[in-house]
Amino acid sequence: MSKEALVEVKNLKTYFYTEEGVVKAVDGVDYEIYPGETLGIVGESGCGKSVTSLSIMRLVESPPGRIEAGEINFQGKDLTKLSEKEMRKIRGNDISMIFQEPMTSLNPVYTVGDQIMEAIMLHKGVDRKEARRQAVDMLQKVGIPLPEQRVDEYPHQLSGGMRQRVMIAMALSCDPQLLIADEPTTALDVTIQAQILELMNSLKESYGMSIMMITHDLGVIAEVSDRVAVMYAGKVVEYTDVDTLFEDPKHPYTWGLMNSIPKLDKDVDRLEAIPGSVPSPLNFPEGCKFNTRCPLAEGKCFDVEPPLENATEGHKVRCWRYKDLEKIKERGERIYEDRGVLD
Ligand SMILES: Nc1ncnc2c1ncn2[C@@H]1O[C@H](COP(=O)(O)OP(=O)(O)OP(=O)(O)O)[C@@H](O)[C@H]1O
Repeated sequence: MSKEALVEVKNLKTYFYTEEGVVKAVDGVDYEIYPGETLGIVGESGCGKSVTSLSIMRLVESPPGRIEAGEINFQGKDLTKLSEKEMRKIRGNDISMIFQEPMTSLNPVYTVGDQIMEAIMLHKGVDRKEARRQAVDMLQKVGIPLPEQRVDEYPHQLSGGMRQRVMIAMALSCDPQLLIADEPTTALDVTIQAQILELMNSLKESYGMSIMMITHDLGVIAEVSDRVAVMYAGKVVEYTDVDTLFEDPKHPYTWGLMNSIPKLDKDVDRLEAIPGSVPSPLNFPEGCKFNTRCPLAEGKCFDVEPPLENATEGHKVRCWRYKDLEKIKERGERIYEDRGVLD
């Protein structure tokens, strides 16, 4: 991409210092988010997706956590170097965040209108009357029916999907340039999930903002992402545009994630399963961090960590053996154990 990045994360390391030892939650992450795009961040639980986003917001609980190394460049500033006062201006103004469970972010004792109005008054400096008008307008934009009425309701009076729409309205009320969405649809049923993703896609178009979508769900990634960073054990292991990722996954981990879910559009009737689980960030293995689960791991994979390198222009992969995986794919073979036949 030739445009200048809105966010550039370089060799970011965020560690937690616990009684058990040093948790290397994010251990050298690199990616960029361009204006107007959605970058999907995908990986199993514990890969460091959320800690990466909390690091961008500088919301890592300290102690025990701290940004150990790296840069987060945003609009010519390195966010890792800003004071808390400077960060407060950026949070909620330039960068907003929505989470999986809106009830934890919405205050149950205030109406949704009050909460959106507070955000608007804080960030735009308008009076209550104008803030209320804008709050109703925002509720309408995020697809809440009868917004004039709903604005005076309390969070518990709304469904889960509606509450997530309110969170999106609050997050967008200050026209952020970046919206970080951490598993925003995980708690919702599939039809509501699809509606929320569709809403986010259309708002991205109309607001021209960038979105960082964090999820463990490849279906969500396919639905909303322009480009994708696949994370494993605190690092990005594959990074490319969404179509290329699904057509030509080059990392054995990405390949495993894709072949462990059913595909409706492909004539595949058997699923594969990645054995084992993500290694503890207290004690990563030597060499490639995926070597404890990778059927292709051999020699060098156990000694030297592979770099994130260009396999083709714009398609990066962190694997010593991705070329061998290509040959295996060409032969139509599997690399993981068969998980069984689909019904
Ligand atoms: N405050 C903390 N103290 C100690 N360890 C932490 C803390 N927060 C996160 N971690 C650890 O950092 C690692 C990465 O966590 P993170 O929440 O980023 O993973 P994730 O990929 O977002 O997974 P999930 O989808 O389950 O949230 C995990 O092993 C987690 O236990």
